Amino acid sequence: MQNIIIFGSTGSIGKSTLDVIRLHKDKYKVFALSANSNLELAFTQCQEFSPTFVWIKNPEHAATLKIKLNEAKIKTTVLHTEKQLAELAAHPEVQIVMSAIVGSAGLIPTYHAAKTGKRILLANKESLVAGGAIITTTVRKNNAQLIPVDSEHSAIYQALPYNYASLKEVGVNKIILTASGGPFLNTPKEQLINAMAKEAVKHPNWSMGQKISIDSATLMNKGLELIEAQWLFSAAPQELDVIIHPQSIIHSMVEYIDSSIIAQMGTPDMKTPIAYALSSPKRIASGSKNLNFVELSELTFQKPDLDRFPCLQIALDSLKNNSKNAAIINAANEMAVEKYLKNQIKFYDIPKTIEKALIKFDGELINDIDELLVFDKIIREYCLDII
Ligand SMILES: NC(=O)C1=CN([C@@H]2O[C@H](COP(=O)(O)OP(=O)(O)OC[C@H]3O[C@@H](n4cnc5c(N)ncnc54)[C@H](OP(=O)(O)O)[C@@H]3O)[C@@H](O)[C@H]2O)C=CC1
Ligand SMILES: CC(=O)[C@@H](O)[C@H](O)COP(=O)(O)O
Ligand SMILES: [Mn+2]
Repeated sequence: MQNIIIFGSTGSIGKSTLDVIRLHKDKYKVFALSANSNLELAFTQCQEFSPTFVWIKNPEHAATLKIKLNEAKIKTTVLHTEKQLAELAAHPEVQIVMSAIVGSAGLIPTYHAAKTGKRILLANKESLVAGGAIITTTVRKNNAQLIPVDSEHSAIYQALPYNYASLKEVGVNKIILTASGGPFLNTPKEQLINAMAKEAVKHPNWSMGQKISIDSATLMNKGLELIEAQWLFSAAPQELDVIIHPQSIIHSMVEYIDSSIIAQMGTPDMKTPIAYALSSPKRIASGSKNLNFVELSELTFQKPDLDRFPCLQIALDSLKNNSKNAAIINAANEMAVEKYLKNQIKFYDIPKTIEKALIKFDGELINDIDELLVFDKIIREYCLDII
C-alpha cells in the first residue's frame, strides 16, 4: 500500500486520478487532497476517501469545510496556509505526489516533493517550464522520480526504453510531439483576432480545465510541452519536433536512427497516462475505453502554422536558447490567459503580453526556488499593469 497526495484533486486531472485510484484501493491510499475554491467537491472527496489531511486555499472555505467534516464525523484535518502546502508535499509518510494544481501555484508542492525524494506524477507542466533547472536538479540530488502525466510526455516515456541513460545512447533521432491544433485549427487569422474565450475553451478532443484549454487554442500548450520535454528527457532543441494531428489518437512518437518510429496510441482519456504514471514500469487498469481501429476514420498530419499561432513561435525561440526565459513566458501567459478568460483582452493580446514581458525581463538570472517565486510575482504584477 502506498500513500498518495493529490494536489489539485478538484480539477480535471485530480478527478481522473481519483477515478483510477478508485479501481485500485488495495494499492493506493489517499493521504491528502488539495483544492482552491471547490469546497463542495473537496468535502465529497473527503467523504469517499477519508484522507488524513485536506488543504484548501481560502481560509473561509477552510473554516466551513472543518465544520462540515466535523458534522459528518469525518476525521480529516483541514489545512490552508502556503507553509502547510509545502509541509504536506514533504510529508514523510507519503511516497507518491500527484502534482495537478494549475499554473505556477504548483511550483511549491512540486519542489518540496522533489526535495524529499518522492515519486512525482507531473501534470503541472508550468512548474517545469518556469523552474526546469531548479526542479530537475532537486529531483536528481534527492533521488526523487519525475514521471510524466501530460499525455504527450507519457507517450514519449512509453516509447523510450525504460531507465535509459541518454537519448543518444539508445539511438533516438527525434521526439515528435503531436498537437491537435485546438478548436481554431482551420480558423482564418481575421476571425482569430476576435475569437472569444467561450469558443476557445471548447477543445475538440479532450475535456480539460479552462487554462490548458486556452493554451491549446493558442498552441502555447504545445510550446510549454516542448520546454517540458526538453527538461523531462534532457532533449536538445534539434531533437524535438511538433506535428499537428487533429484526431489526438497518436499521443506522440519517438523516431530512432534506424528510421523506426514508435508511437503510443489510445483514446483521448487522461486516465491512461495517469494509471501508467502511478504504476510504471508495471501496468494497471485505467478505466479508459479501448481504441477501436475499425471505427477510426482517418489519421491525418500537417505542419503547425506559426503565423496564425505566434505563441508556438515564442516557445520555439525560447527552446533554442535553452529555455532560459521560460519563467517569463509562463508567468505572462498565465496572466494573459486569466484576462482573456474574463473577456478583458483579445486573442492576439496573449502573445503580445508575453512579448512585452520578454522585452522587460529577458536576461534576469534566477538561482533558486525563492528567487523564482519572487520573479514570478513581479512578472505577473507587470503584466497586470500593462494589460
Ligand atoms: N486536464 C488535462 O487533461 C491535462 C492537464 N494538464 C495539466 O495539469 C494541470 C491541471 O490541469 P486541469 O486539471 O485541467 O486544471 P483544472 O482547472 O481543472 O484544475 C486545477 C486544480 O488546481 C486547483 N487550483 C487552482 N488554482 C490554485 C491555486 N492558486 N492554489 C492551489 N490550488 C489551485 C483547483 O482547485 P478548485 O477546483 O478547487 O478551484 C483544481 O483542483 C495543469 O498544469 C495542466 O496544464 C496536463 C495534461 C492534460
Ligand atoms: C491531454 C493533454 O495532454 C493536453 O495537453 C492535450 O494534449 C491538449 O491538446 P493539444 O494542445 O494538442 O490541443
Ligand atoms: Mn498534453
